[in-house]
Parts: sequence; structure tokens; C-alpha cells
Amino acid sequence: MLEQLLAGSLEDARTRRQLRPYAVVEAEALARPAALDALEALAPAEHMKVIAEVKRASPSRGDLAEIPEPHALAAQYEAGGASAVSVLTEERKFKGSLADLEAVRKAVSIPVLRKDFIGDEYQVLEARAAGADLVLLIVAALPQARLVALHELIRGLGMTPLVEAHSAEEVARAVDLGAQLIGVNARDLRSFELDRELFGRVADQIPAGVIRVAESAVLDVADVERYREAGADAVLVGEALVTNDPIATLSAYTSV
Ligand SMILES: O=C(O)c1ccccc1NCC(=O)[C@H](O)[C@H](O)COP(=O)(O)O
Repeated sequence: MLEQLLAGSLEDARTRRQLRPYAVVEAEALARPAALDALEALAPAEHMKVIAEVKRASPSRGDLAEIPEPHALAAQYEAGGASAVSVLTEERKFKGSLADLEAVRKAVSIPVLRKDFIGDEYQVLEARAAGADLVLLIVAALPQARLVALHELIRGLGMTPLVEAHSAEEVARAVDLGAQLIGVNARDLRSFELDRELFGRVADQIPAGVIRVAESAVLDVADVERYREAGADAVLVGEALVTNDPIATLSAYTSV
């Protein structure tokens, strides 16, 4: 499934590129105001930080919420105390788009993450041109040389890579990259199986000074508390926010 998701996102990017060539998008990316400092926004603090996700659907859970106005949901996330907003821009299975990201960027003043299956430079430029401050890189999806190149490009454009791992070996690869923001995803993106204990097993591999994010299947305050005890600085939450009152849920999560 991960390979299909990456191939689909790359194919869709190639289609967009026919209409908006690389040089055009690059010029737009370079003309944007500077990206917001996501490392500052997500820096360890007294309480858990939350990256709140705009998520309509997913391969593992099907349709979750219609979200006709992603900008309005993102504004609620900011009002509720989120430190950053994640926008799923993958179109085929998550029903997202770059237009969602652009709308969210205009509505909030906290950092915005492009959450997609990123495999080439054009997608990174698109992210910056749309106003993203962070870009997701999934270790399992890419050979190390590709990760290094995309990590450097994201940083070179002033954005922050969120490097996502799902095993001790992938965390080691993220650390080797020099990632300053590492996410440990409880969801295996191939089988969709959830392992909420994984974060606790690998957290010590992440060096001091690197921000640790626990991702996926954070469904209640007890999950947030468990991740906090295991050393998470932030959680990335989708389903629980789009299927419940986002402000009340965020208020509870950010009190941990
Ligand atoms: O969510 C999925 O089913 C999924 C399947 C395959 C690849 C990625 C997938 N999700 C992306 C994410 O990482 C989550 O959207 C994010 O961590 C939030 O998860 P949740 O709070 O469980 O909605």
C-alpha cells in the first residue's frame, strides 16, 4: 500500500507539472514570505504540543469527515491551542489537495505541514509555493540517498522536515540524516496495524535536542498521557479531532 500511495502521489504531481512547470513553481516557492519556525513552535514545553490534522478520509478508516471548509477547521485548531496544522494533500485515498493547504495557510498563523507521500523535488517546491512550513518525509518510502536530497532541499527552502519512522532501524536512519524533528508513527503504513508501544521502545534512540512526535491512533487523553510519560514532546492527531469537538479535544490534549 505504501508503494502504491507514493506512486499515486508522484503520478498526480507529474500531471500537475504539465500545467505548472518546475521553473514556475520554483519561482513561486522562492517568492513566498519566509516559512514559520516550526522547531520553535514545537519545542518541548511544560505541556504536550499538538499537531492537528485536517483529514477527510484514509485507507485504513475510510471516510471520516466531509470538512467542506478546511480553513475554518484549521482556525478552530489554532483557537483550541494546536501548535501546528497538518494538511493531508494526497487526493486519491485521503481526499485532500494542495488547495486545502493554501486555504489553511491563509487562515492560521501557526506552522502548516504538507502531509503527503513525497518522493521528488517538485512536490517539495509545490509545498513551499502553497505556503507550507513543514514537509513530511517517510523513511520507509525512500532510499537513504533520496531522503538526504529531499531533507536538504526542504531545509534549503527554509522549511522543516518532519521525518517519520516506524521501527528502530528507521529511527536510526532519521537520526543519521540529522533530522531535528522525528515522528514515530504507531501505524504500519503497509499493513495498517497499530503499535502504540513502539514510541516507548524507540524514544531513547532519538538524541537530546531533537523534537519527538508520536503519530497516529491518539484517541483519548489516556493515549496522550502515555506518550508524554514515554517522552513525546508532541502528538500528531487526525481522526480524534475530525470526529469530535476539536476545541474541547485540543483543550484536553494540550493540558497533559
Ligand atoms: O491513516 C491511514 O490510514 C494511513 C494509511 C497509510 C498511510 C498513511 C496513513 N495515515 C497518515 C497518518 O500518518 C495519519 O493521518 C496521522 O498520523 C494521524 O493519524 P490518526 O490520528 O490516527 O488519524
